[in-house]
Amino acid sequence: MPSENIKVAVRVRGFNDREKALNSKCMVEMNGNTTTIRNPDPNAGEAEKRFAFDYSYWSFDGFKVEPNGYLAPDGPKSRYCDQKRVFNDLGVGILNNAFEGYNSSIFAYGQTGSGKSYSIIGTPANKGLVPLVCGQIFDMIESKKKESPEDQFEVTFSMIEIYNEIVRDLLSSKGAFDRKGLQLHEKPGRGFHIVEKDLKPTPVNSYSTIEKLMEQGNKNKSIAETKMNATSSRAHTIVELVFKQTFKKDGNEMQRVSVINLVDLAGSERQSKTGASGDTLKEGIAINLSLTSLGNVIGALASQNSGKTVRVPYRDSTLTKLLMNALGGNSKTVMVAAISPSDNNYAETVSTLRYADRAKQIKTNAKVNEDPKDKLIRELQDEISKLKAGGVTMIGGISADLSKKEYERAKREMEENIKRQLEESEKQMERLKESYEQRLAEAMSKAKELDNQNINEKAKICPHLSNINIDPMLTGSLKHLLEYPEGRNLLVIGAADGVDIQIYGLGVSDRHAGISWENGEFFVEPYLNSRVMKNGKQHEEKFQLNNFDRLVFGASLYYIFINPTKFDQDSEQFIINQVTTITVEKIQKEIAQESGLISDGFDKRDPDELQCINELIDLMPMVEEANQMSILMDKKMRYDLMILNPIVMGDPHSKPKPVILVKKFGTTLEWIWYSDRFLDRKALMSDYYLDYKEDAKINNPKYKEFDPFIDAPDMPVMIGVGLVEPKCILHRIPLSDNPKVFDYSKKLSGSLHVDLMPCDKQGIIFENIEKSIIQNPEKNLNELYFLVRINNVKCLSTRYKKIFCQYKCFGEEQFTMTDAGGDTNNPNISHQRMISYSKVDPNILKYYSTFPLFIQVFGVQISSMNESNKMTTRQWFDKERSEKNNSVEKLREEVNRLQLDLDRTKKKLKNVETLLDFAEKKKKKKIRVDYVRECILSNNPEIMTKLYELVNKLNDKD
Ligand SMILES: Nc1ncnc2c1ncn2[C@@H]1O[C@H](COP(=O)(O)OP(=O)(O)OP(=O)(O)O)[C@@H](O)[C@H]1O
Repeated sequence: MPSENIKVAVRVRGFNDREKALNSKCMVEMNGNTTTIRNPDPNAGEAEKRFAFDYSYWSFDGFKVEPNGYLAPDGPKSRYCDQKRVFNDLGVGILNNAFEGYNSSIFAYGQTGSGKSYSIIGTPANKGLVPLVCGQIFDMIESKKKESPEDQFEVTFSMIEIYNEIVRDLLSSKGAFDRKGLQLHEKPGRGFHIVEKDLKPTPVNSYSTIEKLMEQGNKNKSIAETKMNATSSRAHTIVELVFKQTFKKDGNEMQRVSVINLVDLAGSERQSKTGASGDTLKEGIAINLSLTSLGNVIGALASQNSGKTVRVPYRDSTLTKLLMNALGGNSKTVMVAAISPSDNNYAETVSTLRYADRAKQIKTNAKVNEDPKDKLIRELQDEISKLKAGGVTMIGGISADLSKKEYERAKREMEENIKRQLEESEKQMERLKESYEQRLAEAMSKAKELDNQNINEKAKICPHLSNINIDPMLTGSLKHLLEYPEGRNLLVIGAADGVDIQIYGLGVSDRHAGISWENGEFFVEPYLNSRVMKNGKQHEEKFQLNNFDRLVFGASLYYIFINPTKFDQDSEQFIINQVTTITVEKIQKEIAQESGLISDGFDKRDPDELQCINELIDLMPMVEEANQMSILMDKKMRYDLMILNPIVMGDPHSKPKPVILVKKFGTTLEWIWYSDRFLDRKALMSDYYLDYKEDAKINNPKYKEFDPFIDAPDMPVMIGVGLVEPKCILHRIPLSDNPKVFDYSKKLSGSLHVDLMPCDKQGIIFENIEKSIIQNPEKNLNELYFLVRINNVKCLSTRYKKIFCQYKCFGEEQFTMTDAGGDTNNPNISHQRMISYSKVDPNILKYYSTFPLFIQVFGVQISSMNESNKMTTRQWFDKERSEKNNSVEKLREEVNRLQLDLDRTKKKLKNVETLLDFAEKKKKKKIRVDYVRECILSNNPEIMTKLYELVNKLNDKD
């Protein structure tokens, strides 16, 4: 069988709301099968990048929304690629392959939110490959059955998830709770499989059963996600259809089995950014081992194809073990690379396109899968016919060129052998059929059961909480009905077994809150120290629920309250419309607004600021989760979000950025993590927490030397930044400055001494300044040389040592680091470096006359540990919260006092104004300004009031 390349399709989606709000630009263009991408930064000076793929799908624009919600091309000229087109190109091929007995795989790759699930699963109105393939397979079976009624077809369905290297069965009710996960084993020559006793694929005979199973799968996915504090974007979902055909051929029963794998991979973003965050993680501490390994396998296979012999590291991860056949073996494989069109996702999109480009070099070798026994029988029969024809073929080591007697004996043996084999395979077929039918019956009754207790149906009429998930596909997959047993009007929601509504997630207490029903209304009462938010605001007291209120329980469990009994419109569509407009992003925005982190008109701000706020909003729940994990494992760490003053980043083009201030309780140690590093660490913290929960101690060797919650204390941290105005060097005037150093929060943290000394080409400082001075650098400065000297650094805090500086000049990619000082906080670091520009162009002039030189100061922290402090992390948090509350209380009192003062002063002022006015009008010199002043100074409102009354009286008299 000839090998063929993996087919690669790239699909670009339209702008999402956020990209629209940012006024994003489309950087992607498609022409025929070619996809082109431009760098949004015109200064990068890069040519556009061009990639040729098997399919380039344009789903960016040119569509209309049909009444049923289907997105279709908006005219004959539209190049919009809809779900049907993807199915016709990729899905139909897979179905045909399956009927011919080939294995097929489709996997979707791309960053979170790029449209992987949309292509693979789709939405109810825009079904993706899984539902379309599943729907069509039964139609095709029906028409095959009409052609030859004797043929039999069996389809089984399974849905698994790989998260943190553990495989879970999403269709089993205990799947979400399965700690060890399903085991894999290797069948020689056939790759890795899940141990059969672990995973029982469900027989299916209609599309509607598959639909129900997928609903169940999504529900389990949501539960597993919150239970493990995972985000679905880090999990890989694999839907597997096994398709068995039994048909008669030349009087024999033949069996063909083909496997269809549809894989929705984890978001690729953390993959390409790891390393960019500067975190040098040790091998084996990958953010997503499976995805890293997939990249390595694709790389190895691609270079193998170009003639190199390389080991393909399939065995490195669970995902690559399971995809072994799909990638390098017996399968026809398609990769769908999903990309965002937007300029702010440029780097990610280029990385996805490169990944796809490598994948297209891979060759696979698909074979028709027939039952080995059938194959043997067929081979034997072939041999017999050849023997009969008197051929001279070898059969099982017996030469056919034998005496007649021997030939007869061999033939008899062979025929007996065949008969035995046939009987055996028939028996086995019967057994299989029986067990299949039995399992089918079981599955049908299970589906019926699911139907009976169909929560979705009940939710149409019963008040309930419906979940909101970051992955829109999982929104609405969990519904908790608010049904009160006889005689009760309170339901307890929490994590404990046996509570009325069990929810899982970080920061969810055993008994988290009570939901009561009083006089036809619903109320929520948060229990002690539980985090319950309504519409962005944390509540500690009981509050009433109204339709479509957004609730947050714990760190990041989002729900919307729906009470269908209170709708004016009783339509299902109405609920769907209401619910689909609510996203995690919107809830986070509400929280950020309520907490004062962002203000009302923020979406009208400039794109950089908006981008920063969007990032902040995304980080909020994760920071909350990190803190919760710290509390639960008593890590003595605290994480706080803040917006970093861009100046400290040491680059004039830096934009405001949310960062995480990391603090170790009981010490003075603190670090600033940029979001990339935090996200990497957060992923690892979640893994760590999972291991912790499962073993109650960390015995995973990968954490022996590495703790994702903290940085090594000897890692230098930034003390602050000092700015020097370098403009004078353009005039060849030396500068000697003592800039102040300010930290990330603009607080004074020290000072430095910096000299900028103009010099000649040899580095010799001009002695006669007056002679060397240049009045008009635009005209007369042709070359520029100067020395940067950094001497004494004074750091206000004594908690730093090994202090050093770093800076970069125009045109330099890398920062230059000075030597580090010793164990003092006021070291003398004698740094000198010459900066040379042999040709001065307008960019250099503009840069040095516009921007300061940023000199960042770093040091190693000396921890002053307060060992005597035995508080737990939870106690720390509680203490800080109450201190914060107290200080808020104090502030409030202060504000009230000031307000009173202000009112008083205003009143006084008014009195004085009236008084003066009166004096002016009547020229009553008696009332002298002195007197007025006295009144004011007396600061006695009573006197003022009296005075005022007096004046009024006088006024009236006149
Ligand atoms: N081709 C498309 N046409 C219209 N809408 C799309 C398209 N692709 C994606 N979308 C929409 O974009 C959003 C994000 O897509 P999707 O959830 O498929 O991303 P994803 O890559 O699977 O993300 P995740 O990793 O979070 O699952 C969804 O609301 C989806 O409906």
